[in-house]
Amino acid sequence: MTDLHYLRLLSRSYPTALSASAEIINLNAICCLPKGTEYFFSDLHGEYDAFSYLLSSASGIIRDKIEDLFSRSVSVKEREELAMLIYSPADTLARFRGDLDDEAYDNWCRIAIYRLVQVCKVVSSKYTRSKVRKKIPPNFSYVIDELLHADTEENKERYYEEIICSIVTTGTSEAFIIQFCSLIRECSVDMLHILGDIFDRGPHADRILDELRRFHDVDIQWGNHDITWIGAYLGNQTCVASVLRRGVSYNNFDQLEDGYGINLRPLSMFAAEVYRDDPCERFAPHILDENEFDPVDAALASKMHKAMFIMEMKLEGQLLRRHPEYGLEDRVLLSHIDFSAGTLELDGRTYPLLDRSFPTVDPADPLKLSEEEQELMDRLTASFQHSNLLGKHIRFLLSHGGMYKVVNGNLLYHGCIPMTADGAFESISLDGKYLSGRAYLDALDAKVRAAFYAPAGSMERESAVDLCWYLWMGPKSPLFGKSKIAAFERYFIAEPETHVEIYNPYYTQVQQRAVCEMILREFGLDPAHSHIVNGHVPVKEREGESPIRGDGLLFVIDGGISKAYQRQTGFGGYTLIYNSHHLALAQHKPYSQIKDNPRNSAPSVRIVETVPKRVLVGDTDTGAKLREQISCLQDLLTAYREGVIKEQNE
Ligand SMILES: O=P(O)(O)OC[C@H]1O[C@](O)(COP(=O)(O)O)[C@@H](O)[C@@H]1O
Ligand SMILES: [Mn+2]
Repeated sequence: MTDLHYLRLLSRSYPTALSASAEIINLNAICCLPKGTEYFFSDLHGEYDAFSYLLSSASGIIRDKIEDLFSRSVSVKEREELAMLIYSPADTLARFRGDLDDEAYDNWCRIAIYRLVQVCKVVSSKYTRSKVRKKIPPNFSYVIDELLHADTEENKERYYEEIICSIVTTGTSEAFIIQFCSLIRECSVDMLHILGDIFDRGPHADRILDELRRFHDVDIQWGNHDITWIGAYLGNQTCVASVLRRGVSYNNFDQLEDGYGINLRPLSMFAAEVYRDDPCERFAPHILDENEFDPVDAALASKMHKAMFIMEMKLEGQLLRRHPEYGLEDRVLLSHIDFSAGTLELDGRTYPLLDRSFPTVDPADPLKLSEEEQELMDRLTASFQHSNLLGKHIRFLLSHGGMYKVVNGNLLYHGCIPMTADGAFESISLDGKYLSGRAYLDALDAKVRAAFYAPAGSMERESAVDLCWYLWMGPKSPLFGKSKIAAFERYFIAEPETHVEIYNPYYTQVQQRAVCEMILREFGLDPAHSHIVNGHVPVKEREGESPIRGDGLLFVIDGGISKAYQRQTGFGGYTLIYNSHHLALAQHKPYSQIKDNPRNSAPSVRIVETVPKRVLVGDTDTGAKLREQISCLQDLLTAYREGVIKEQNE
């Protein structure tokens, strides 16, 4: 029986038995609708254009609806055009406006509106009218609502035609079509799940986060890259150096300077001065995309890259010394260098360094930042902490994100659940307590939140902020799950054996069904009806790897949306779709190919599991919440009937 105090509060919203009964009927009806479509992405790595396209095309869902509706009545070319119109209405309209005379263009718009109405009816049929109404842009709410429902009623056909005609004759067809297409796209995807690594490498994580913030229902599982940005925003200088080094190395100047307003001029001046005669050859930036706003010459970027990396190594060493409990003393690499011989001692062997110029390092105290370096780091850190937009994005990662998520029977996380070689959850010491599996992830999640909310200057906060860095590259970090980041080795040492990063045993263990079952049970899920969705490690299908592991229980959906990884994976990334009929894995072409040839953009989609009977809202997490509400409302009804609570009839 629901608590009486709660029932009294509920009676304010449902003041009569009739209003409570009406809501019960309403909620029961919602439970019988098919579940909405969930759409999963991972490892977006700043590739805004690719993400935006994949989101708006909904991995072919919209295209399929167009086929179902029009394959017999409309030509292939026009069906393709209709899909393009829905994905990017402004561009498509501009193209047709340029190609057609006024009359033909108006006619084209009229036909397009008719067809959009049909598509919208199908994609919105899973939702209650009220839910669809809430998504309709306010300017056209009445008209769209009428169009979606009018023609089904007898005698309304003329009325319906009249609406479309007047949209065209009043010159509002373009604005109307753009809004209508946006409604169709919104209805095609009910929930968006992002499995981490939004940041780094590609040009515009800032734009991705802006788009995610506009989306109606989104959750994020933090990736190792995201967590360093969180640490940087919180003022951790090791994280600041780490994200800036990567930003410079991938030529992300537009995002840093124009997007987040981080002034890199002091860094460029410092680097130009300190490395004046050093070409910094090992630090040439990757140029995947030309900058729109902040073109930087590659020679200067190489110097900035090296300057940042040396500061990163010093700060990393200092942080590791502050935290002996991380057990990473052997990664304080600057203290293992013999500067006069130009060698590094690593795992008991001595390696010659490929670059021996360290003008800012004092061999007697290699972890100490020079005065100029410290001043520079303070300025850069202040820029991160004062960036208004970055603040919004990081707070969004906090409010919508976490270490993992359990949703509608699926378990989502970026990296791994640390394991031992014999397939047990590894027990790891955190703040003096040994934890494993879910409890370990929960404790880490709570610590990341403490990094925001613990009192400024407190030990609790400092240790939590440093942990954000550990989560980036600690061997026991579930977001990372590898023995080390071999960045120093790749820059400075030729021998390839030093570049190897060893994966946590998790990655081999999850090939076995029993291990995936164990993980699912650990998170309270029944392996008969649930799956794990994982990102982080690019799947090299070209080399015979499969994204499906654990006998169909686990999907790895990092397929290289990141341009930097497409050469390895051989394609443009995966997305996963879970609708009321099935789970499907879509494999996409690289966005550069889609852009050049949008007509040939369809992903290859494999249905990886079909559900025995259509999944309804009642079968989902929302359904469970609705049932709880129904039960409370039933108790309220009883309370009214028994006079425990009085109805408030007007
Ligand atoms: O190819 P890059 O950009 O130098 O990055 C390589 C580094 O990125 C990592 O793979 C981590 O990034 P991911 O989480 O995207 O895999 C490291 O293990 C590796 O050292
Ligand atoms: Mn990752």
